[in-house]
Amino acid sequence: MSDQGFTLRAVDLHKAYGARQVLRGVGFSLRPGEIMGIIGENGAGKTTLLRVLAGELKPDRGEVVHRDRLGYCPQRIVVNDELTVEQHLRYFQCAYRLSSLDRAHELVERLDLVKYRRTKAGVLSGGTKQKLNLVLALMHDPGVVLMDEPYQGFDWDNYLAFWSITRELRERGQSVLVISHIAHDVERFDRLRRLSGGLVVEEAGVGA
Ligand SMILES: Nc1ncnc2c1ncn2[C@@H]1O[C@H](COP(=O)(O)OP(=O)(O)OP(=O)(O)O)[C@@H](O)[C@H]1O
Repeated sequence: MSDQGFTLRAVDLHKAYGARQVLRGVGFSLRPGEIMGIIGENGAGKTTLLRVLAGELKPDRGEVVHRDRLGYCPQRIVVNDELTVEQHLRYFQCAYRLSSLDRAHELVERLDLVKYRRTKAGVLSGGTKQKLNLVLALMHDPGVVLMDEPYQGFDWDNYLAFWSITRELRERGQSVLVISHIAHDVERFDRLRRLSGGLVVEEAGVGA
């Protein structure tokens, strides 16, 4: 693949926790305008991989290459219980140095969060907090979005809204990586891979 052909590339990633070797040479590339899924059993190392890709965790060996801004939706919800939804948007507006909250407000509307704008995150349901988590990962229009079990706790309408937003990202040429213990709808992914034995491998019968 040429240097222009990817938005994010993982090169020979290794990561161990003490004697527990979790990543053993992960390598793959994410193409522009692609929705890629990586699935794996509980404990396979999916969250570890995503944290390494996001720069939250340093690999023992190997590197992550990307040129565009990353959006990162971690499994562990990072919202502050004392802040309202709107206060979160303003806080992240500063962090991302955004001139406007137009995109954030559009996402809030799409994910049916308008009625919670003045509600503190601490009293939101798990699924609603997860939606806020998603808005915070997408509101700066990142070129590459990394998501760890992003639709966990979503009801059906929000699950569909999630995929509608994700497809739009793809149409704009943005890349999306979703990791999950299970792929509910394999046809929604352009490529599906499996994290197994510390490596990202082809998923039998799926993807190019
Ligand atoms: N901070 C840590 N310190 C020590 N071991 C860890 C740490 N984080 C994860 N592990 C171990 O590394 C392995 C991979 O964990 P990880 O959370 O990456 O897997 P996962 O595929 O995301 O699992 P799940 O589907 O259950 O969320 C597990 O054996 C886990 O116990």
